[in-house]
Amino acid sequence: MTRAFQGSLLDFADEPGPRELDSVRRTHLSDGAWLDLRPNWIAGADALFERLLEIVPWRAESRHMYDRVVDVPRLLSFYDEDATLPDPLLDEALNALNAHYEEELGEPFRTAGLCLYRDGHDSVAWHGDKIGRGSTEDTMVAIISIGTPRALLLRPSSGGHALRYDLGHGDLIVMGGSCQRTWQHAIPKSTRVTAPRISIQYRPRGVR
Ligand SMILES: O=C(O)CCC(=O)C(=O)O
Ligand SMILES: [Fe+2]
Repeated sequence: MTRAFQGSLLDFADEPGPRELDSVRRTHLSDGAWLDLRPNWIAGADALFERLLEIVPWRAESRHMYDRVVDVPRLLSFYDEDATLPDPLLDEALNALNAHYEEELGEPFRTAGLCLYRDGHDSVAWHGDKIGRGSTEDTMVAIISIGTPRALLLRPSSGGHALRYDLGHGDLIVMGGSCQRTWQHAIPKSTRVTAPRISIQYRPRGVR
């Protein structure tokens, strides 16, 4: 499929699992949107990446974007709230996110969407996660990025400059407040990226 992701030499330093969330840094965007960033959240991300690449039933899919159904150039696997997650570390991360965010969110994260970007040809176009309640209500989407670093771009839906966040191996980013309806995000194609990335997105019930 693709050239292997070159893991980190320091990856064996800690017990595998999510690290603390005390050091999360929040950035307030316009219109009531915000972003939390916690670089290097996941210990044992190399091994997790290899396991997910292997175990997850990756599928090509289409999704509604704007008013059309478009092919999404990446592979997906969606775990609904009753599904068993493909790796216990993903349950640990979900529990840690809920311990930290549930009170503010008013409900738990329940679903996990996994995406595999095989290389820089894979991407996701500008969108908000607005299938469901994200189109009308404040919510949160928490994303763990593992494997090859990729840029996540964000721009206000009403127009304006894009912000760029380079998501590295094991990083956590949480989009919150009105972010899904007042801002858009994208993972752009990149000619420089030749190895895969996996993203794990946790969302509450009814947000897609
Ligand atoms: O790959 C990512 O980090 C973003 C994925 C995304 O925005 C989505 O699937 O809705
Ligand atoms: Fe999204």
